[in-house]
Amino acid sequence: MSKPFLSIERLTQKFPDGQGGELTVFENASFGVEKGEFVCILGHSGCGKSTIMNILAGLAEPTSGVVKMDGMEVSGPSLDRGVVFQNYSLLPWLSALKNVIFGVKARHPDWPRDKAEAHARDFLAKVGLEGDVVHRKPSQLSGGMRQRVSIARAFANHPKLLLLDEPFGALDALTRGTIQDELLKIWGGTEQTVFMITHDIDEAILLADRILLMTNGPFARVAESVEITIPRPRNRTEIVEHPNYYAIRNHLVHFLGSRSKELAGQKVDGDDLRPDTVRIDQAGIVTDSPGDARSSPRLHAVND
Ligand SMILES: Nc1ncnc2c1ncn2[C@@H]1O[C@H](COP(=O)(O)OP(=O)(O)OP(=O)(O)O)[C@@H](O)[C@H]1O
Repeated sequence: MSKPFLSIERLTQKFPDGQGGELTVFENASFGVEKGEFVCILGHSGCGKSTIMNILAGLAEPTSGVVKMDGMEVSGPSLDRGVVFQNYSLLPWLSALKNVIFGVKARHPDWPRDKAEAHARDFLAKVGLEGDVVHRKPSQLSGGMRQRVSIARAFANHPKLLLLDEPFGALDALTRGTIQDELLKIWGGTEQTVFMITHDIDEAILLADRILLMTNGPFARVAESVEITIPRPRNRTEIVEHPNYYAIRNHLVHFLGSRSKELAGQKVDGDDLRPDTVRIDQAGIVTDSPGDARSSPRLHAVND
């Protein structure tokens, strides 16, 4: 079988626990992401999502294990991997437009200024920011607008991998909905690979091709990879009518509500722990365990 575009192999992260001991956040976690896929990761606070994200971004080194993108080992940050954090991380002294141009120029230093500006304006327009507003500095923009600028900046750079760490966490529901739609539109047009942390189940179902479910830590695991068997284009009001929607949603709620805790802290033996693939459609639930040496958790039937 050919390797996926992004390959996370036997990742282990340990931290000092502050009391002279050691905290194992996760051990031997392995999973892959295909090119062009939109993958969300769900799990309770503290299970290790941001740690995984930081390692994927090249901002942190794991205790052991490797991440490969396009067959090359990830080490250190790169323009091939764009990151959008919850706190926007815009340069406060530059206008929205200049923030995006700054990123474009970093990626394409040879582009003349007018080409970089036209490109930046194009991506700002894609997230609904046009006209005078693009000349405002971050402090003169609303939270939702700032987040749009961050997303425009990330997509304008065409990173091979876009890493989104709860990018809509601070937004009100209405703005969040609008930006989710915009994100889907841009992603649909660029075929970029997206890996996103969210705490919002409905957001994950709307956006993702697959949802990775993490158990609680320590010794957290990416226990399941749930396929979102709802065709695209998706739209937030119609998606709930799809016959698979509530079956998938119930499965996720059940995992986060009880199974993530039942499985918490269980040290599972194996040097390459891969998630079970879960496919839910009208016909029911099909699980495909990776067939390694460990015992796989049994799935509970949901949504009779
Ligand atoms: N630099 C560090 N030193 C020590 N412990 C750390 C460090 N970074 C993270 N941890 C611990 O590792 C665990 C995982 O943290 P992480 O931030 O990855 O969780 P998370 O799933 O992203 O949580 P949240 O959803 O709350 O952001 C936590 O127990 C945290 O306290």
